[in-house]
Amino acid sequence: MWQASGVRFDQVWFRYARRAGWTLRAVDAVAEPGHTVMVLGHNGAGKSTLLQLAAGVLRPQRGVIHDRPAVIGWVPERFPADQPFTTRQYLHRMAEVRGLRDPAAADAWIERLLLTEFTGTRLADLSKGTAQKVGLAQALLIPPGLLVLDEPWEGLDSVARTLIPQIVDEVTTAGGTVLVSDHRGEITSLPGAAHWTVSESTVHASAAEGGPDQDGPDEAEVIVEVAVRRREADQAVVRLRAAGHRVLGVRDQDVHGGSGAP
Ligand SMILES: Nc1ncnc2c1ncn2[C@@H]1O[C@H](COP(=O)(O)OP(=O)(O)OP(=O)(O)O)[C@@H](O)[C@H]1O
Repeated sequence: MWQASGVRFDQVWFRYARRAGWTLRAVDAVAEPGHTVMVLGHNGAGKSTLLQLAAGVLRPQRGVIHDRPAVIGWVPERFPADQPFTTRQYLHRMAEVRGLRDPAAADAWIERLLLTEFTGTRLADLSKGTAQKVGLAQALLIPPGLLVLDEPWEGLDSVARTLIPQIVDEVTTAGGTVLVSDHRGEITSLPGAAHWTVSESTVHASAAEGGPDQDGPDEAEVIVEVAVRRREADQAVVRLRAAGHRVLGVRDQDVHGGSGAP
């Protein structure tokens, strides 16, 4: 089960050192449960700092961050790969640390994130993109109520890039909140996301533009049933969503009872 939660910045101030200038000042911003927020801003604006505050990795000097859920998944901009483990050892260890009774729960993410061929590779020998996927897998071992992704598309190949909107959608559909930073214009991959723009040490929030969350059900909509090959289902869902359509569900005829939207 994914968890329902949000996150609320209440007059949050942060600086990296006592005598340094404020990186963020008087930040007020709310991310509602079930919603995605794209965090935008130029290099050095403070996006990573804001995300680390949301994830609880950094603590504000002033102000409070409310409503953080118990389980937070954080994927840093650079996965710290200088650890003496292979991919499988690391993910199984992380599963144990998180209290998962069966560390093999990690294997489902290994498969989904196309990491199978790298299970025996040491983290230090992984490419940046593959290391990022290991970082993503560890953040998802327990379904997070808040998922924080810092530049998640960096270094990913085209197949892996399509997984990000799917995973974001799964977390928010279950009532969780996702914060995603982006400085490369991947913004269109997450239609319906609200925007927080970090500039001049503060955050300007704006509502989702034209996404299904904002528009709600449209009386003029019709339901079109489409059949696709099982192996192409994930791609089809991503393409339909990217084109602005609402995917209501995915049924697998061979699986008893079918399943919900991926
Ligand atoms: N650990 C740190 N110690 C001191 N200053 C830091 C630290 N991390 C970041 N900064 C500074 O804080 C400011 C905001 O950095 P941050 O990484 O949050 O920006 P960003 O918007 O994420 O940038 P980018 O898009 O380049 O990742 C920058 O001036 C940066 O140099």
